[in-house]
Amino acid sequence: KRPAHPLPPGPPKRPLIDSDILHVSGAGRDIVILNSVDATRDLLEKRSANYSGRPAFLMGKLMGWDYLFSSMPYGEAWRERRKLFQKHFHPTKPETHRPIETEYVRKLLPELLEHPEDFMALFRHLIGATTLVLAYGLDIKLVNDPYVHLADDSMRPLIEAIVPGAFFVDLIPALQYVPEWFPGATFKRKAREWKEMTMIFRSKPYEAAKKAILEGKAKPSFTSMCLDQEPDAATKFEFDEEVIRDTASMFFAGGSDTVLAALYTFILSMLCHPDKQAKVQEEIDRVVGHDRLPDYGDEPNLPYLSACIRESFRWRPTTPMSVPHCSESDDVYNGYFIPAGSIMIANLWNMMHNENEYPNPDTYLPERHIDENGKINKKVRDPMSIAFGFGRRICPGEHMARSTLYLAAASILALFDLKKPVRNGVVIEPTKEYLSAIVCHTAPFECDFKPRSEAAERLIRSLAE
Ligand code: HEM
Repeated sequence: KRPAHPLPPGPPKRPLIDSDILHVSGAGRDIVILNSVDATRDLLEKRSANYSGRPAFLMGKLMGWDYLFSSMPYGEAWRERRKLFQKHFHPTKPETHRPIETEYVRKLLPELLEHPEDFMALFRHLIGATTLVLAYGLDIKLVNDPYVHLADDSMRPLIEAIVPGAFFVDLIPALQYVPEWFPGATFKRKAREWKEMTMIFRSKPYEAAKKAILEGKAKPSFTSMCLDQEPDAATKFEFDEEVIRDTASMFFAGGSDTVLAALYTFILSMLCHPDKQAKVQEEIDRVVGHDRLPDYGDEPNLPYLSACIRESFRWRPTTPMSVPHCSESDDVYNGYFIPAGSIMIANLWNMMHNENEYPNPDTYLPERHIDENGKINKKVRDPMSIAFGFGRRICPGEHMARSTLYLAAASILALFDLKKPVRNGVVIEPTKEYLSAIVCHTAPFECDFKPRSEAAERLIRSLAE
């Protein structure tokens, strides 16, 4: 039956996408691209009852990742896990994550002094450790921790598989039934091997946490909060134990690569814009002084640093296409027909590079977020207000992401100068690949971390004692 309304238009044959809403077809699926904040809010927020699903991700399912609530369809199983996650990890309870962030950022600084060339691996461990400690209360090392390696190794294939078109099974669903021995079905063998790793990641840290809790050796964590109830609570947890275990693994799965990508991007922004870096340092010196490290209380007095963090989210968004939603039933928006089952993509890249809101969008310009009184300019949209998604599926880890980034950025810039390395008189520029990468924030780049002064070096060394 032909619908009464047309589909939204297809993409114009011009590089600049200026339509609010576009439609493309891919492998028999309707894909709707939302290019403006208004259209995205109209659909994903105001009509969230219809737009809170997730498209099927078959390769992820074959790899065993469908247990994560981030990929679940809108329904009871998703609701139960999300409720549990938010019950013990809520923006109004910063005390659940801030002490852990502080501990690990302070462990990071002396390591950065001793091994500046390993900064990418150190940052990976910093974020991995904070999310794992928060979830399980385990004793996680900042360097070479087996749990961080396990989590990383399990997630890497997922990140490979999530790239659209990486595996044909997501384009031709019938392929999921092909046997492993069938010519061209190597994806099935790969999926089986990866699934084994996924299952270890799902249960091993949880089992270790449970053991530590029973022995009374665990630090407070999401898992201990869920399990620590009445002494004889074994049979009367508010939530099923499987739900607790699976929800705990969302901390690393949702929070590690995203925060890491945002931190790398921030460092890169400072590296490429030494004048902005110097301005942040001048602000930190003025507000914090030289005798102590910045803490959370300083954040409201460091507007230029906040502006730089906002601007790095805008300049190179961490999730430029957000995470796709899926529509449940047929709908009409502004005269256009949106069929049930459409994949809804919020094009954050386009929203954050909208010339009307952010003139000269390709330029890294933190000043656009500052008003004439030197405060954060409330008239300019905070890119972080859209960076974490929309509606009922909005990122539930935003508060932690913001506070980890702030503390890491402030502490690093208080003590270190970030410089492009010079070798044989040649300045090593960040690779073009990195600077233009939209999706992959993990391409390596080099950065020298030099203590800013002797006093800074002394302060860093005192943290190691
Ligand atoms: C810079 C860091 C981060 C960015 C940019 C980010 C971004 C996002 C985005 C765009 C979504 C999809 C929202 C939507 O569907 O509209 C999302 C979902 C999610 N994020 Fe984050 N995130 C970050 C950090 C974190 C952290 C630290 C955690 C956990 C501690 C986390 C946990 C999750 C979870 C569990 C979901 C799935 C929500 C659902 O499907 O109901 N994220 N995130």
